[in-house]
Amino acid sequence: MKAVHFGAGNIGLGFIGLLLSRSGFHVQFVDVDEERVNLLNQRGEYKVTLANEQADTTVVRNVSAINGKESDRVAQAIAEADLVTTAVGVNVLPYIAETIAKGIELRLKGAAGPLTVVACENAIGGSTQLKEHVYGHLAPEVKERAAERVAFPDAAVDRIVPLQQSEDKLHVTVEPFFEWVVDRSVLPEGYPVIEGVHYVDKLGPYIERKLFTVNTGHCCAAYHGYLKGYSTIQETMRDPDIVAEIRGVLSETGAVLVKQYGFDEAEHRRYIDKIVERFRNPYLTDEVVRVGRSPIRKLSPNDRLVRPAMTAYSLGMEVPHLTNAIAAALRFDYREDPEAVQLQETLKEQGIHKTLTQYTEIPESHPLHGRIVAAYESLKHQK
Ligand SMILES: NC(=O)c1ccc[n+]([C@@H]2O[C@H](COP(=O)([O-])OP(=O)(O)OC[C@H]3O[C@@H](n4cnc5c(N)ncnc54)[C@H](O)[C@@H]3O)[C@@H](O)[C@H]2O)c1
Ligand SMILES: O=P(O)(O)OC[C@@H](O)[C@@H](O)[C@H](O)[C@H](O)CO
Repeated sequence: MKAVHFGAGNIGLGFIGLLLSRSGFHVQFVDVDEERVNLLNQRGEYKVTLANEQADTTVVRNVSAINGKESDRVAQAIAEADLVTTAVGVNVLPYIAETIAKGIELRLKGAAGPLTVVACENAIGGSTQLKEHVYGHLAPEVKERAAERVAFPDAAVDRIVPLQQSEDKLHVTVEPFFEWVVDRSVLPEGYPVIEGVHYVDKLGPYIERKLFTVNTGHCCAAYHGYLKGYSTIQETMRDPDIVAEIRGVLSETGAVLVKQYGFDEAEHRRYIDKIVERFRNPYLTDEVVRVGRSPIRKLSPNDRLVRPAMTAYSLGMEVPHLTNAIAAALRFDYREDPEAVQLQETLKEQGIHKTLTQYTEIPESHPLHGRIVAAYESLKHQK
C-alpha cells in the first residue's frame, strides 16, 4: 500500500508517518524543506523517540520523499497512492490543494481504485476544508467522478510533538500518548485501514473534545506563560496561578462539551486530569512560542478559544477563564511569529475593539466583547 503524506514536520514524522509505516504503507513524504527531503531519500528511514524514562526509540522504515515544488511528481504519486494525508497546518491547505487536484485528475484517467484523503490538522472539518480547496481546482465533470471515488473523512489527531532539539533533522521526540480518530461514515468499503486509528461514525464530539480540551488548555498555558516570561510549557505548569487558569478554562469548555455531547462528567474530569499531566511531562521541552503560534488562527471564530466561549455564553454559562485566555492571546507579541506581528500591528493601528471584532467576529454589542477588553486592559507582561 502507498501513502503520500504532506508535511515531514513534527507530527508528520513523529505520528502520521510512524503509524502509516507500521501499518504496512510505503510513505512518500512531500515537503518544501529540501534538506529534510534529501535526508529522507538518502536514508529511507528515521528515528522516533518517546519522551519517557527509557527514551524508547523506534526506527521508521519504508519511507521516501518528494520536494513539494515538484508538483508533477507529487501528482503522479497521488495518482498511484491508496491514501493521502496532510499535517502542514490548516492555513497551508489552500497551497497544496492544486497539486492534490492534479493528482486526482490524473488518477481518474486511469483504473486506480478509490482514494482516501485525510487532513490531520488541528481544526474542525480539516478534510472538508481541504476538499473545498481541491474541488476549486477541478472541472465540473471531474468533480462528479471524484465525488464517487475520492473520500475526504475528517479527523482528530492528538500527540504532543514539540520543536525538536536533535541535530539530526529527521530524529523526533514525541510524547507516548496518541489518539487518531477518523470519520468512517464517508469511507468506501474496503478502505485502507491504519492500525492504531479509531474509526467512528460521528467525528464531531471527538474533534471538539480534543480541540476544546487539549488545545484550549495548551494555548491558555502558552499565552499566560508567555506573559509571565516562561519559555516552556513545563516551566509554566509549575506556576499554580496558571494551572488554576488552565483548570478554569477546562471546566468551562468541559461544561459545554458535557452539555452538548452528553459526555460522562466524571470521565471528562479524568480526561482533563490526564491532559494536565501530559502538559507536565518532564521528558518534553515544549516551547510556549510553539504552542501559542499563529494567534490569529487560534483567535478565529471556530477555533479553540472563541467557539467554546461563544457557545458557553449562548448556553447561559459564565466564561471568566476563557475571557482571560482570549485577552492573553491578544497580548502575544512574539516578534518571530508573523501572525503575532500582524495582530500587534492591528492593535496599534485599530485599537482593541476593532481588532477583537476583526479576528474573533465578536461584535462590540456582545457582552463578552467588553469583558475581554477589560481583561486585556488589566493584563500586562510580567517579565
Ligand atoms: N506538533 C503537534 O504537537 C501537533 C499535534 C497534533 C496536530 N498538529 C497539527 O499538525 C499540523 C502540523 O504541525 P507540526 O507541529 O507538525 O508543524 P511543523 O511546522 O513541524 O510541520 C509542518 C511541515 O509542513 C511543511 N510544509 C509547509 N508548507 C508546505 C507545503 N506547501 N507543502 C509541503 N509541506 C509543507 C513544513 O516544511 C514542515 O515540515 C498543524 O496543523 C498542527 O496543528 C500538531
Ligand atoms: O498545532 P497548533 O498550533 O494548532 O497548536 C499547538 C499545540 O497545542 C498542538 O500542536 C498540540 O501539541 C497538539 O495538538 C497535541 O495533540
